[in-house]
Amino acid sequence: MMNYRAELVLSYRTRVKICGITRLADALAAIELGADALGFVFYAPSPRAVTIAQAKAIIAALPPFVTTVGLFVDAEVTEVQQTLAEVPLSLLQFHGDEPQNYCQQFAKPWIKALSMQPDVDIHAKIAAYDQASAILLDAWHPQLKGGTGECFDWRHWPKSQKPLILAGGLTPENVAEAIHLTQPYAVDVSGGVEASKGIKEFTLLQAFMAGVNAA
Ligand SMILES: O=C(O)c1ccccc1NCC(=O)[C@H](O)[C@H](O)COP(=O)(O)O
Repeated sequence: MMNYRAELVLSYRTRVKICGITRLADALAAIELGADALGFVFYAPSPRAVTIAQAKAIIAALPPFVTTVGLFVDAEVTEVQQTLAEVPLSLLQFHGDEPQNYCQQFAKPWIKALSMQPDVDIHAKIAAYDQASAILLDAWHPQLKGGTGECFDWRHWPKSQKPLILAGGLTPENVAEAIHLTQPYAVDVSGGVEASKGIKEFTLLQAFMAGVNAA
């Protein structure tokens, strides 16, 4: 007979984070459709960047039990601190070249995004962030830090004790296959559910969630 813990493992479902939220309507649609977390990009060069005031207003209008993630790219410490002082974020996500001691200083759980650069030992990179709540694996791009809309080769998915989040080029069409191949803790999508950068589209969000649920 199966024990309780084994049943829990078997009933595991893939979590979903919708990243690059800039509008309350998109945040509410994502939550209504079953997304677990919303990502807010505090990185001015991004076409999906939000200000502290924008993020604060969106988060204030959310129902309870929604995970809010603040994304930073090699930000000044004071910028992260100021954002945390004003915006109720559940988690931080570091999407640049931040070392672990930088990520650890904010007294908040954090996710480290790592890019799947060819010929780089991803297991060694993951090992350098043993205090992270989770590791997000994204496509590598020579110029862009994230939100590339590009997939990496999912066959290179590493094994890890850490929760691993799959990102990069996910769409309603490919998300089920991606989950089958990698069995991630969660998936993270931005461009694949957008009408244009920063503007999510309800039908794409719906189709993406259907793809996750079908996997
Ligand atoms: O979205 C951005 O513009 C961005 C810029 C710089 C760093 C990270 C950024 N976004 C992160 C994400 O949205 C996701 O974590 C991930 O990169 C997936 O994006 P996509 O390939 O568009 O689904």
